[in-house]
Amino acid sequence: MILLGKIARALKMDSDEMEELFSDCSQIMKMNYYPPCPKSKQVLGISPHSDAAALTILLQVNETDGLQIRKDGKWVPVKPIPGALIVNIGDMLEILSNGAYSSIEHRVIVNPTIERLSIATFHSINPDAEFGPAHSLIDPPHKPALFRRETAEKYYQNFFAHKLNGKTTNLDFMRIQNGLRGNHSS
Ligand SMILES: O=C(O)CCC(=O)C(=O)O
Ligand SMILES: [Fe+2]
Repeated sequence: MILLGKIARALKMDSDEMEELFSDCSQIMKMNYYPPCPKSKQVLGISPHSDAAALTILLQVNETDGLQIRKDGKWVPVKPIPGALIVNIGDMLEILSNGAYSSIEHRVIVNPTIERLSIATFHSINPDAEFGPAHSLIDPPHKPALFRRETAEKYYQNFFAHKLNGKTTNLDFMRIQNGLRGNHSS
């Protein structure tokens, strides 16, 4: 909540709106174990994706490389630093900020001889709540909403119905294109 409060301030977003959205937030913890893989060049630990949540706090538990982020079209390794937490912007925050923050695309590669462990904690709004670009950041026609509104429940249903596929799954579902609503039929 401290991080989200600072993000709201940086965005000049109404901090009460952010607080209300996350007052009853969901926090899901996921532990990832990547066994050593002799065919490491041919497989991925996790396919390219951006996280559906608003913020992910990630601990690389041991010091095995593997996490990579996509920056300017290139995969850049995120070196594990003992005890350091990584904060990733997820798609929900890209939508809430109406595109001011961009979620980070990432993937995990595997190591031929060493196992890897990570713990990710995903922070999202209350699953029963509806969300879209923050009301305090929208001012049509000068600042139109780039994304539509949807319940977190339907947003996650769409996410879990698809394979991980770069940044497309959640953002395309919510994006308003040329005055048309995003693709929410699939
Ligand atoms: O293992 C990692 O470092 C990243 C895991 C991840 O991207 C995820 O669980 O969504
Ligand atoms: Fe992820």
